[in-house]
Amino acid sequence: METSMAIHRHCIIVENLTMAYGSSIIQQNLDFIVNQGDIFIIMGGSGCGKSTLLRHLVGLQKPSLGRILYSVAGHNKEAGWGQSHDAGAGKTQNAGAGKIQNAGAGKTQNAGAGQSQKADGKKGESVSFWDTSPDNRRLLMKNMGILYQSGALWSSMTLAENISLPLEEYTNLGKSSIRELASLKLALVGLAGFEDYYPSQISGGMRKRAGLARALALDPEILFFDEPSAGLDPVSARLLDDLILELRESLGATIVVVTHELASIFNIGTNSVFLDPVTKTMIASGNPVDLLETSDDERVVKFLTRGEGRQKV
Ligand SMILES: Nc1ncnc2c1ncn2[C@@H]1O[C@H](COP(=O)(O)OP(=O)(O)OP(=O)(O)O)[C@@H](O)[C@H]1O
Repeated sequence: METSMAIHRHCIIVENLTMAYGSSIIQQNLDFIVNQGDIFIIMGGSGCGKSTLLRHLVGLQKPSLGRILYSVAGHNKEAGWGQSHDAGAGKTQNAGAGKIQNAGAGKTQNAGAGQSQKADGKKGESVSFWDTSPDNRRLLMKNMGILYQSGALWSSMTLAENISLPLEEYTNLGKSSIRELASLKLALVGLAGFEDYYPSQISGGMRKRAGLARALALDPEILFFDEPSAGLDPVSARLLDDLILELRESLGATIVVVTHELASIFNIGTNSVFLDPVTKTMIASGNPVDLLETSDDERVVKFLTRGEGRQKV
């Protein structure tokens, strides 16, 4: 099942992905597409491999089999992908959370760019993360902002200082421009005026939003959220959902979310993949509301109805 949004550009293409820790396979034969502008939910019961998939999507873990292709508009233009495989990206690195590292899992192989059939029927070029050059990999990672569960802020730094970190490291902007940008990003997440607060002086929900402001610092095209509602009361969780929707609208970002919060899944999800821990593969994909209404798979229906099953009329 496809996303209900009429978006015709692939952003991430997962092809025949197998994920494993040593000889222990977590998931296999994963095939799905995240389209530009999707709010793509990775769902499934505890321990099925959602976080492991997220780590693969952000380049922290290398597939055991298969590949993950990216097509990122701004940087395709900037780096000239589509004409050449050599991005010449220089020293751009890690985007948002200041925590992403190159897993460095080893050898680059062959070409690095793959032909993919676009949803609009045209051929488009995408870059295979582990098959492309280290420079291209860094460029891709710069284009990914990540919000970790805890927000992952440095406690000894103010919010403005936290957000300034990636800007200081990866841009040539002067102090005052960086401060201005940090304020802008804080305003974007509803934290205008909190520049000089320390993480311990604000609530958990505000810390998440500050973490999000940092993830947005370098204007990434893809945002990843690891269990955004975890630890939040229902009202704060709803506010964060609204913020995610707003960001998708205002920034045109593509968003990938790991969550098992049903309210969030139905509220924000436009597309999804459902991982099953028993068969160790995906057993459904598509718009979560459509899945709730039409899936024939009992496991999916059970999950989406909190075990109650579809109401008979
Ligand atoms: N670093 C690791 N080394 C070995 N096994 C791991 C590692 N990290 C996770 N696993 C195993 O991989 C499986 C999937 O874990 P993962 O955290 O990806 O699942 P999840 O769906 O995100 O779970 P949850 O919903 O409980 O957070 C689990 O069986 C877990 O024990």
